[in-house]
Amino acid sequence: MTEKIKSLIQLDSIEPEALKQIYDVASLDIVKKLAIMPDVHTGYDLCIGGVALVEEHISPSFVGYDIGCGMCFVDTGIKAEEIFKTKKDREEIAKEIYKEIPVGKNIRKKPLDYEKFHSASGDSSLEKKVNDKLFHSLGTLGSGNHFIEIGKNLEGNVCVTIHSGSRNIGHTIASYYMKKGRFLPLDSFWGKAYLEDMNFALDYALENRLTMMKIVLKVLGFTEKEIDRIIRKTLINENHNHAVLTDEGVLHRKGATPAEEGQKGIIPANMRDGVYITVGLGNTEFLSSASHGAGRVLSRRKAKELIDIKEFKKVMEMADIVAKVDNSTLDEAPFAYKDINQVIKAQEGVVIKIVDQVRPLINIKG
Ligand SMILES: Nc1nc2c(ncn2[C@@H]2O[C@H](COP(=O)(O)O)[C@@H](O)[C@H]2O)c(=O)[nH]1
Ligand SMILES: [Mn+2]
Repeated sequence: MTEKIKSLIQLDSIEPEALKQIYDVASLDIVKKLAIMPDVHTGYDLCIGGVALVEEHISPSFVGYDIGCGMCFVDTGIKAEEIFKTKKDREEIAKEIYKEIPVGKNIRKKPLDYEKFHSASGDSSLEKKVNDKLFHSLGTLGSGNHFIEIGKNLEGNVCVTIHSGSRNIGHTIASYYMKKGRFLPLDSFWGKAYLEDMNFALDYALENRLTMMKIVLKVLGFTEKEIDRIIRKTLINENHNHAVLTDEGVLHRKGATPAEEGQKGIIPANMRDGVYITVGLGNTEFLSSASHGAGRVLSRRKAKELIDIKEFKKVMEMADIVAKVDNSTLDEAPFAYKDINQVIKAQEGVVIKIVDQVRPLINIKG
C-alpha cells in the first residue's frame, strides 16, 4: 500500500488525522497512486493537498464541496508607481472593489448573463436549486480565505490575483452527488452525470474568477481594449479542486496546483507574503501537481484563540498592505499558515520552478 504513496514531505511530519486519511485512501484497490503535496492538511475524505489517481471511477468527495476552487492571475505590465502614488490611492481602489464585487455571503443584486444549468441527472429540483443562484453569484468572491490581491511583482508591475471557486453552484452539485456514492463507475449513469455536472461547475468557477478580474482591471483604470490585451497575454486561470480523465485513470486534485510540463501556476502564501508564479515540470511521479498554497497550521478556532490581534496589525502595517485587519480576519493572519519558504523548498526543482513573486499592496477578503 505505501508504495502507492509519493509524498513531497515526510509522512511523519503530517498531522495524524490527515495521515489517517492518506492511509485509508491508499488502502483502496481502485486507488492506483496517491501524491501528497507539502501543504497537506485534513480535508473531507481525501486530504487537502492530496492527488489521487483512481481506476475507472470518479469520486465526488475526492473533488470536494468547492468544485473548481482555484486561482486567477494577470500581470498588467504597468509599474505600481504609475497607478498608486500614495497609500490613499490604494485605499480608494480597495473601497471601489468592495463596491463593485460582492464578498462574503453577498451575491449580485442584478443578475449576470450565463448559460442555464441543465443537469445530466435530469433532476429538475437540482436544476432549480442551481439556476436560482447561478446568475446572481457570477463575479462574487465568497468568504474565508477567498481573496482578491493587487500586488507588485519582481519587475515592479501591478499584478492581480484572485482566489475563488464555483460558489454555491459547485456546493449544491457536490452535495447532491456525494449522496450517490463515494466512487461512481465512469460508465454508470451517476458517474457520467457527475462528470458532466462537475464540468459545468469547473467552467463556472473559471468564468467567476475571470468576471471579477475584468472588474478589478476596470477599477484600476484600464480600458476595455487594454483589459483584453492583458488577459490575452498574461492570464493564468486554473482550478485546484477537480477531476480530470487521463489515459492512466481519473486524476482527482483536492487542493493541488496542476503542474504539467510548461504549465503556469499560482501558489499563494498568505495575505502578507503574496503569491508565487510557477511553471510545472511535468513530474509524473507526483502526478504532475504542486501545492495550492502554504496550508493551515492553525484551525480557524485555534487561530482566533492563539493569535494576538496586535501582532497581526503590526506585521501588516510593517508590510504596508491595505487590508481588512481586525477580529473578523484574525483566522486569516499569516501565522495561521505554514511558512511558505519551507513549502516552496519542498517542491522547487521537483515539480515546479518559480518564475515570479508578487508582494501584496492591497488585499480584499470577505
Ligand atoms: N496571497 C494570499 N494567499 C492566501 C491568502 N489567504 C490564504 N492564502 C493561501 O491560499 C491557500 C488557499 O487554500 P484553499 O485550501 O482555501 O484553497 C491557503 O493555503 C493559503 O496558503 C491571502 O489573503 N493572500
Ligand atoms: Mn481554494
